[in-house]
Amino acid sequence: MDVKKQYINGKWVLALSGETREIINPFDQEVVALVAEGNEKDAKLAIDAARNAFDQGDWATTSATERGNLVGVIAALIERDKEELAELESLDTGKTVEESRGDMEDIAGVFRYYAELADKDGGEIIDSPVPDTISKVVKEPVGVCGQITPWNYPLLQASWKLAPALAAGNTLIMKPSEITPLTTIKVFELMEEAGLPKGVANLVLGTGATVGEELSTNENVDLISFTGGIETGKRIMRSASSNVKKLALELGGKNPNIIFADADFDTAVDQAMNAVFFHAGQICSAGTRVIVEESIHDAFVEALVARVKKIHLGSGFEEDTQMGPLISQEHLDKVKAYVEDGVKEGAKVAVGGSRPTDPKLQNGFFYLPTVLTECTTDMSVVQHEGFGPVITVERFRDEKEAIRLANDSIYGLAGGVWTKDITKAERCVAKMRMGTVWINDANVYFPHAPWGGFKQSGIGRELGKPGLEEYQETKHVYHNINPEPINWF
Ligand SMILES: NC(=O)c1ccc[n+]([C@@H]2O[C@H](COP(=O)([O-])OP(=O)(O)OC[C@H]3O[C@@H](n4cnc5c(N)ncnc54)[C@H](O)[C@@H]3O)[C@@H](O)[C@H]2O)c1
Ligand SMILES: C[N+](C)(C)CC=O
Repeated sequence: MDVKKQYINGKWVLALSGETREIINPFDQEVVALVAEGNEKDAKLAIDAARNAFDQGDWATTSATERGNLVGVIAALIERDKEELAELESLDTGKTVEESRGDMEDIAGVFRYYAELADKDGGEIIDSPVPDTISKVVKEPVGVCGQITPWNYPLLQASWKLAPALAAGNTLIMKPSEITPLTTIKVFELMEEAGLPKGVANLVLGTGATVGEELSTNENVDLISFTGGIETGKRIMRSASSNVKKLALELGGKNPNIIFADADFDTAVDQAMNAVFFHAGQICSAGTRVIVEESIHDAFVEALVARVKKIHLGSGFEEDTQMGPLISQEHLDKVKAYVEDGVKEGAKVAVGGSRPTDPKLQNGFFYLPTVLTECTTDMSVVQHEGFGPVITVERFRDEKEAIRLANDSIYGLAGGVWTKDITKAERCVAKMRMGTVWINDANVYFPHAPWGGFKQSGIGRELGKPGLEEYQETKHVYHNINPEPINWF
């Protein structure tokens, strides 16, 4: 098997140490690729290349239109190779190819969006209060950006960082999750094919403890953009303080989904399932906390459980598969322990709560779609992000209680409200402390609207105009067109 390489200063290179890592398919643990395993030394080389490309190269001062055009070429190449990319993503993550195809459409859309946005903000003229002066505000790239991504949506999360950083004129070093690097490697091949100048975008493969730590501590990095778990995020925040790096953090969520009795019942049941069991619950914005109005609680649980029993588990490459495996044995062990803790605290397993018995699934990291009832906000299953196919169900008596329960969390990434009463929905939305709130829908995101968390779900926003602004510095230029001595001294 050929070793897939890192991309540093416009060259495909093995790790300096010569080390490699096996990438496995979580469906059957088959080795699907061998990749270079870089460490802090490779990261330092990549940072130097990005620093040099920013300080000495032309990229930062290339016109925004030209940068946007190049980002547009990358979008077109992703479109061209979307089927290959989708299959790679499913091999790497175990998600269904149908889901991966959807991701690739979204990813091409993100590159297209920032290609268009690149030259739309030419700055601003300020009406200066001082006579004979011109005051203007211009946007400039931040500089060298470290970008660290997770394993659950490997290329989607990478695209939210790559496209705006390039459109804004930065240089960058990306470190994908060490267990799911394949589609990111492929997109770096496409960026090379698109003609990105050498040193502008660098790819280093390896662990968080080596490559990730170097990116977050190295003083030649000006900005760190991280998507991943809350504990890693806190650690990066501390490391980034060494040179007061700009910081963007997209962290976890424990997302409430409030179901009022007047909601469209069948749609709410259907979407409450989709909001969690898509990608086996490994979604930051999964609506894992279902909070149901008392009067419909029992009927809702009964309908939910009946539907959940029918979810078909299998290989992401088989057409009838609705849910794939978890990402790894380590993650499977965490999900098992998370459910066991919930049961010890008094939650009842209404369905699932174990590994499937189907012999065909025994080599994969599968866990049954699970519904836990009789949950209360003080339980660890309700407070902690399990990141697996597990719904916890709580009940509420009135609107006030629903809001109180929904907000009772250190997280604030996303939430949902299901009701036909639009006034009530808007009242709830106004009080829900989350970066995204869906009314009568779940898990919707697109390039035009910002994404990010309140509270400990993160700092900053990706997507939309704010997603570009994360990668821009704002400079005020003040021009005195009639300079004269002040004669103060
Ligand atoms: N808010 C969002 O938009 C969003 C999107 C996707 C995933 N997530 C979150 O990501 C988490 C799951 O991803 P994960 O398990 O890969 O997270 P993780 O924090 O374990 O790892 C994320 C990335 O950080 C790297 N890393 C680990 N330790 C590091 C360190 N000390 N310094 C620098 N980098 C380090 C990893 O190698 C990986 O590339 C969940 O909490 C999920 O909610 C959030
Ligand atoms: C941000 N999103 C929803 C695409 C993936 C979260 O894990």
